[in-house]
Amino acid sequence: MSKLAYLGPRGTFCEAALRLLAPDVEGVPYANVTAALEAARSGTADGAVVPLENSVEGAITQTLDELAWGPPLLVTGELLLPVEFTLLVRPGTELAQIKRLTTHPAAHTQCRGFIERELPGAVVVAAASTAGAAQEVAAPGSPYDAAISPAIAGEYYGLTAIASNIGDRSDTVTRFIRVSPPGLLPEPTGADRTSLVVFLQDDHPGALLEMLSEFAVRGVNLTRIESRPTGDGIGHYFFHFDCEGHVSDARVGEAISGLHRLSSDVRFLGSYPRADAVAPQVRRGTADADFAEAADWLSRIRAGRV
Ligand SMILES: O=C(O)C(=O)C[C@]1(C(=O)O)C=C[C@@H](O)C=C1
Repeated sequence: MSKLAYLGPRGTFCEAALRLLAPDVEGVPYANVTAALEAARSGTADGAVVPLENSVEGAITQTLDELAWGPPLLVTGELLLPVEFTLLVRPGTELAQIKRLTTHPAAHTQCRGFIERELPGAVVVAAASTAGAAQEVAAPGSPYDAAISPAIAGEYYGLTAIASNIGDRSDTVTRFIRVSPPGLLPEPTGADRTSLVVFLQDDHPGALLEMLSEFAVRGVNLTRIESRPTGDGIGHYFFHFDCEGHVSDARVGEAISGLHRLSSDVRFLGSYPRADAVAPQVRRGTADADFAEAADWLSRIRAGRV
């Protein structure tokens, strides 16, 4: 049976995402995103499932940076998981007794309103994951009174839910990705997404516009753009892009070849089916047949057949 590493321990949203993405696969929990990705790279696991972005909190920067800098991995799938937060305590603890609270920083941000309203003055300490926070609350002699976690973590670790659905928004979604060691790409489905990272050649007026033009002139719709610091001082960035389509589509392939020519490095992160199955709108002149016809035309005129 194949194995997928995930951000553990048991009970995280990441585990729930893995169960939906790959129901027949054994999930192996790791303490953090880096360790889960390392398991996929080393072959200890066949791949990994990790969070990429949240509809309220934004990018999970640890995942973005790992994909950009670490040994290459390919994104082979994605899933959009609605996330609903629960306040978990040891049986008998009441709301007024909660002085120290622990959860994942992304969960903290998403429950800020509830914490300010119901637990003013409570100290919030960051945990490696939401279920990791629940596990810590359940541990003997725990310094924490409560955890913000998925409800299922309460069942796993013997905690009681004293408040449910405590996120500031009820429609929050986290996007999880499945990554695999480099190998065959998923076949195009007609509703795909392509992810890549671009490192600029140099800093000059219009550098960002030049990158965006590669997509725009070929009718490729972007679905996410994120700048991340390179670490080389203030003002130095690289860029994550998600766009509609598969690298086997002529317009996507040509756009990323164009980026390859212009930039110091392009890291292709994968083409994979979109979780929402939304197919791109192909603009006039940007279908595969249009690119093939234009290439034929160019060959003819180069051969003097005007
Ligand atoms: O801690 C978990 O349960 C996770 O799966 C991680 C994670 C995240 O990294 O954003 C996933 C969804 C929630 O937004 C909070 C935490």
